[in-house]
Amino acid sequence: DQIQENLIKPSHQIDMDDIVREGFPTLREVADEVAFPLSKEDLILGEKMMEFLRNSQDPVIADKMGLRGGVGLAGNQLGLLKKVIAVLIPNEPEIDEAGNEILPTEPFKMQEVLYNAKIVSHSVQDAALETGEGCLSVDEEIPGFVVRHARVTVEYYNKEGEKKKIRLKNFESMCVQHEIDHTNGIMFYDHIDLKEPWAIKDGMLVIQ
Ligand SMILES: OCN(O)CCCc1ccccc1
Ligand code: NI
Repeated sequence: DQIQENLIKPSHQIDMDDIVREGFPTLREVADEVAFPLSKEDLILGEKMMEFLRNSQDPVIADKMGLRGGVGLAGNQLGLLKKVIAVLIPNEPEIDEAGNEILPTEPFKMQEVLYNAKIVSHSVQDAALETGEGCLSVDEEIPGFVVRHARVTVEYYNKEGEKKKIRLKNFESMCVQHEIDHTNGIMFYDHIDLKEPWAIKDGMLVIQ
């Protein structure tokens, strides 16, 4: 795939020009599972996606490269129909009584490239982020609760080819569902009730 060839060149760093926007076909297509053992190309792709997320969360680099901050990225957003997602969720620094920032021991709550991720079970209860969601592939704001499963069990393969099963809740749950959706051609606003975008129904949890 020529797109992937360009993305994984040693000198290439993924930036906003590599991220397709609404209307690009792959955003509405189901991606294919990747084969194991992973090809070098698929391994490097995952690393480049994670590098993008790190760069996007670094104020100096993000400013220099013109990156929007992101906590996740999916292959479909790079024009690739491969079930590869990267997730990088920072831990919030604590603030002490004097108002000083205490950097967390672990910088990240989640830092993982997930191959062939799928939801294998989920809570009956729904949840949504209080502030709604955005997307690097959507240049306009679309307000409203993005109604998702509150808690999910996700099976995936890591870059070593090990099968993993994780249970997620809160922000991590929303983020991973956002990314897995991308690999199935689903956009965050598909989950907004556009008639009552801020309605809280059936015991839905609102996540701060
Ligand atoms: O698909 C990645 N994405 O476009 C970047 C932002 C992902 C995101 C995840 C959870 C809540 C809001 C936004
Ligand atoms: Ni997105």
